[in-house]
Amino acid sequence: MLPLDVPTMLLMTAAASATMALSMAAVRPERREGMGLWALALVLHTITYLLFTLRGAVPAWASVVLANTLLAGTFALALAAVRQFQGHGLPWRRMLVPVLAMALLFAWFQDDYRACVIVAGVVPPLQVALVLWALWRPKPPAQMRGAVLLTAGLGLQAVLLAVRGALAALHSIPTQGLLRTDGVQSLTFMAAFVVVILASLGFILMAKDRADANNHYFATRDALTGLFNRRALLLAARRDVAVAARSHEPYALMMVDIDHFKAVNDGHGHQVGDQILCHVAGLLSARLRAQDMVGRYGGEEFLVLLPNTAQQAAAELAETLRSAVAQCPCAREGCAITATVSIGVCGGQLHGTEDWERLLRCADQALYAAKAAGRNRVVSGRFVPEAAQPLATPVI
Ligand SMILES: Nc1nc2c(ncn2[C@@H]2O[C@H](COP(=O)(O)OP(=O)(O)OP(=O)(O)O)[C@@H](O)[C@H]2O)c(=O)[nH]1
Repeated sequence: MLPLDVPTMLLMTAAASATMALSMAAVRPERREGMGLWALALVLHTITYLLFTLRGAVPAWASVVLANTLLAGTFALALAAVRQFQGHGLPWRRMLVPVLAMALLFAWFQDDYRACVIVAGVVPPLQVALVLWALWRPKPPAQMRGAVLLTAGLGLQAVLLAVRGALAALHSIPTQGLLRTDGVQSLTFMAAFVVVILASLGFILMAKDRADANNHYFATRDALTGLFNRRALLLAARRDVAVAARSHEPYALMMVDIDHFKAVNDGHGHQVGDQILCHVAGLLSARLRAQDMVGRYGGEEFLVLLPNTAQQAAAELAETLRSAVAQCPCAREGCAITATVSIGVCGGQLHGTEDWERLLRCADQALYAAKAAGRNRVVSGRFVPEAAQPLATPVI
């Protein structure tokens, strides 16, 4: 049916496995979760198909019993690799039971080719189901593209083995041996090649997507509080401001600063100061709406971006935040202190991206006014977009 003979297909599969294993070796060690096990699965897979190909040239226990046991071992390792990638322990029972079952069933049926094909059409597909269950349950993986590829690869292998088993059960395939060049056997070998590439690429893609997500997280987050960092805030603000100017929706901004923070550091130590920063960060982020964004702008200063929010609504939200901080003492280890914050609020209708600088200065001046007026309070600045007019007039 296919122009390629079995040894050629074996070579192609071995080359694909080696290429994929080498690609995994090129991944940085700390990003290789599960890849060592996956590479081992590729080695077992190659040996399995080599033994299949050597049928007749090597004893039956090797080309039938051992080869199929190794095939089950391949899927057991795939399961282990997925679990390790997810940060879970290895499910020894789900890994070893199918391998033992394959070994015993093939030892029992080794002279009955049809029974062997049927067993191979049941146990490995069940193993694939276990791998896919681990991958997609209890919730779909975050690395969707890679997971879909991996599923397509392993799924293809499982379906082909199951179909072959079903055909054998129905007496529809020749029962003399694996190396007959009929269509079903050729397809099985060809599938092995495709499966190695699809599933391994899927696994590599999952690792890459996770690494990208981690890189993005660390590039946009403040290491101490876990809030967005200044760079991420400013990027988001410029995007938000452009949208707000185009859609004529109001936009507001809050600048939040912890009061007398230097005294906290001096009196209780920097570790307690850090705890207070995390405590306030938690209180702020817990009380914002999904569309809002809070980040650490500087030392003990936070910036809150409020898309589609008018000045009055922003001032009310600021008051909620201020009172939440004033009423919630820090309950973290070693820091029973109640912090207070001063908040400058500014918002209005924006006319262009250049209004961002004016809005920021307006909020900053309002914050300055809140500090000057005694701290632990909210001051609203009056945002005036036209350059000729005063930037901010605090209203206390
Ligand atoms: N613990 C800790 N302290 C920090 C961090 N970043 C900045 N600081 C401290 O924050 C303090 C800020 O002090 P000031 O700017 O004088 O402000 P303040 O004491 O809060 O006074 P007001 O803002 O006027 O109420 C300084 O002592 C900084 O060292 C940090 O990450 N951790």
